[in-house]
Amino acid sequence: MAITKQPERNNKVVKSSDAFVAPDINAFGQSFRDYNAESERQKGVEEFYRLNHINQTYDFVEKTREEYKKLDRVQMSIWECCELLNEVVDESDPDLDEPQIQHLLQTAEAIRKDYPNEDWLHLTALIHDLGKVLLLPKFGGLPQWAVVGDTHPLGCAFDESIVHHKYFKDNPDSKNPAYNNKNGIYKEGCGLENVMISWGHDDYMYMVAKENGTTLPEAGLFVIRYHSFYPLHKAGAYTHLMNEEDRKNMKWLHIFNKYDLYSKSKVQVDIDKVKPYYLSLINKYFPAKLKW
Ligand SMILES: O[C@H]1[C@H](O)[C@@H](O)[C@H](O)[C@@H](O)[C@H]1O
Ligand SMILES: [Fe+2]
Ligand SMILES: [Fe+2]
Repeated sequence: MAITKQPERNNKVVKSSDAFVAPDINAFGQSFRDYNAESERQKGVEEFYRLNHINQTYDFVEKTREEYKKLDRVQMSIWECCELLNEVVDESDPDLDEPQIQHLLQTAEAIRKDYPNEDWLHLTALIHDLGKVLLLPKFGGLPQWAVVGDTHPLGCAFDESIVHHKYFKDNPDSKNPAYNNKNGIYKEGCGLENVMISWGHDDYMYMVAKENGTTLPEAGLFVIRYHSFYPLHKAGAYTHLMNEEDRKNMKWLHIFNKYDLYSKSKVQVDIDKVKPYYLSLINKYFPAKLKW
């Protein structure tokens, strides 16, 4: 019997020309997240973190969370909120000075290229920064230090990996002996949902999505809630506070982070072209109007 030889399989992964390629440098010609670069922009970013580190105390976060949990300020759709983001400037970000709606669409379109079938992840990307509306007067007009920037836990020691860590010396929590050690008020493995994280756009948008009954999977909610928690997902600090479920969700947070960070560019997404697709996702996973 003649044996026909099967053609050998080529094991190399062929990247479609459509795949997302992460650039080495940001739109300003610097490495991404270089918080020590010498520039005017960095001075503003450093001042942002000084205020953030001094003012975000356990008590502040507890109080502000309670206040915003009421969701009694505004009623609007997800897309209306995306459009509002055009009026928002983020002073903490060394890599981006495009309108925020572009950042949302750039992130979502980049992730869509590589994960075409995970529509929940496209929508997660589209909405992950919507919480920045907290800066606008009708959402309480919070200062930048209470809305943007990286996040970190309160109620335990401030890890060295946190950007501009030195400014914590003027945070009253640093002098609280119940807080300033590795576990602080927490038990190992207690789960991130039991940890008080600095207040900002992550936790707020998580609340909005959850309380308005989104059908996004838990992994999507986890990504929204912890995407600014770089000390955890980049530096690997605070992992002792995670539980089993957190560890499972981390996989998606790591995937997401690549697109959130490296899609920041000067190349604009054509909003009108992609709008129908995102409206269909919003329709699938959210009610028409949400409480904010
Ligand atoms: O400056 C950025 C920006 O505010 C992002 O939205 C946030 O998620 C990042 O963690 C932060 O570093
Ligand atoms: Fe963010
Ligand atoms: Fe983002």
